[in-house]
Amino acid sequence: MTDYAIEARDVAVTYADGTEAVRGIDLLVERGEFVGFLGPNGAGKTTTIKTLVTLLRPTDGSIVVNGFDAIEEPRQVRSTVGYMAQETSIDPELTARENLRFACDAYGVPRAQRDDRIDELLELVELTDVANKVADDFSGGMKKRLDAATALVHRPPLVFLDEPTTGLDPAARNRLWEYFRRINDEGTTVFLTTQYLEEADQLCERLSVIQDGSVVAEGTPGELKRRVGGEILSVELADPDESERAVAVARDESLFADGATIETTESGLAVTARDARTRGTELLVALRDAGIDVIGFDVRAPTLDDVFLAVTGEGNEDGPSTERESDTTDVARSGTIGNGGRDSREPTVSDESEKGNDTDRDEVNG
Ligand SMILES: Nc1ncnc2c1ncn2[C@@H]1O[C@H](COP(=O)(O)OP(=O)(O)OP(=O)(O)O)[C@@H](O)[C@H]1O
Repeated sequence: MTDYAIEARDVAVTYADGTEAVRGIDLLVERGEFVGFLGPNGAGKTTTIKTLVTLLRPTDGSIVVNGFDAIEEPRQVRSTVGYMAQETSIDPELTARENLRFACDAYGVPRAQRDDRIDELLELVELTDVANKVADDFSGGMKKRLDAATALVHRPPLVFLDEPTTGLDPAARNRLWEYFRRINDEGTTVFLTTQYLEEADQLCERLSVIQDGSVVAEGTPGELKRRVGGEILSVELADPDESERAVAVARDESLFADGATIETTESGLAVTARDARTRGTELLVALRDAGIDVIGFDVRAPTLDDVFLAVTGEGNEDGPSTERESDTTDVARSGTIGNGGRDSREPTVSDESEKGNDTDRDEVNG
C-alpha cells in the first residue's frame, strides 16, 4: 500500500469560462500528516480540494487519493475521504442526531453500526447534551462541530477541512482545533485550508502556500519562518512623516547584514535582518543623531503573517478581521457560513456516481 494519502502531480484545473484556477501543482501528503494549504482569496484552494475529492475533474495531471485514482476510481476515493466544505452541509431543521443519521445514509454506513457511530461522534464533538435539539438553535461553533462530525460518519482515513473555523470567535476556534488534533492523533490524515495563519501554525506539521493556482512555498511552519530571513525590528517614530528619512538613515549607515529588508510602515520603519536584534540599538542611535524622535521599538521573530506577505506579496487582511460569531451565543443564525444559494446537500462526496457520470462535478474544461 502506498504511504501517501494524497499523491497529486502536475494538476491543472481550468473552468469552462477559461479561468485557470490551478496551474500544475504537485502535492504529496503522507498518511497521518496534518497539512495546511494556505493562500489569498481566489488562489485556488477550494478548487484544489474539490478536485482531490473528485467533485471536479482535473484538466491535466494525475491524482491518487488513499491509493485510488481520482479519475478512474472516484467512488473509492469518495468512500475514503471526508469533506467539510466552506458551505455548511447541515440541515437547520433537523436535530444534531438526525443530521448525523442523514449523513450515515448518504455515506452508506451499515445500519447496524449507525447508532453507535452517531453516539461516538456526538461525544467527540461534545454535542451529546443537545443531540435532540434542532441545529437551527445552535451557535456558530456548535454548527461547525456538527458539520465536522457529519464529514466523519464513515470513518474516513483522510479528511479535508475547507476553512473550517471562518467566522468563529477564538474560544470556538480553539475547541475545533482540539477536535481536529484529536482525530489526527487517532491516525486520520488532515488537509486543512485556512485564512488564519495562526491556525496553520498551531495545527499543521507542513504547509503549502498557493497563489494564482501555483504552489509558491512549502515547508514546516518553522522552515517557512526562517525563510523570511531573520528577525523583525519595528521602530515607531514620533512623527510618522519622517519614515522615509529614517529608512534612508538605516540604509546609508549600512548597519545591517546583506539581505536586510528596510521598509517604511504606518508608524515608522521595519527592518527584517539576521542581525536585527544585535544592531537595533545602533539604528536607534543613528536615528537620534539624525534628529528623528523614536517613541517605541520592538524586535520579534517572524510569524506566518510575515511569511505570507513575503511569498505572496499580500497581507492576510481577511483572516483576523473576518466577522465573528460567538460559540456561547444560544442562537447565532449564521450569515458567515453561507452556502452561496446552493443546495447545501449538493454536490457532496457522498454521491454514489461512478466514472463517466459527471453530473455531480462542477463544470470544468477538459
Ligand atoms: N465555477 C467557477 N467558474 C469559473 N471560475 C471559478 C469557479 N470557481 C472558482 N473560480 C475562480 O477560480 C479561482 C480560484 O478560486 P478558488 O475558489 O479555488 O480559490 P480559493 O483559494 O479557494 O479562494 P477563497 O479563499 O476565496 O475561497 C478564482 O479566480 C475564482 O474566481
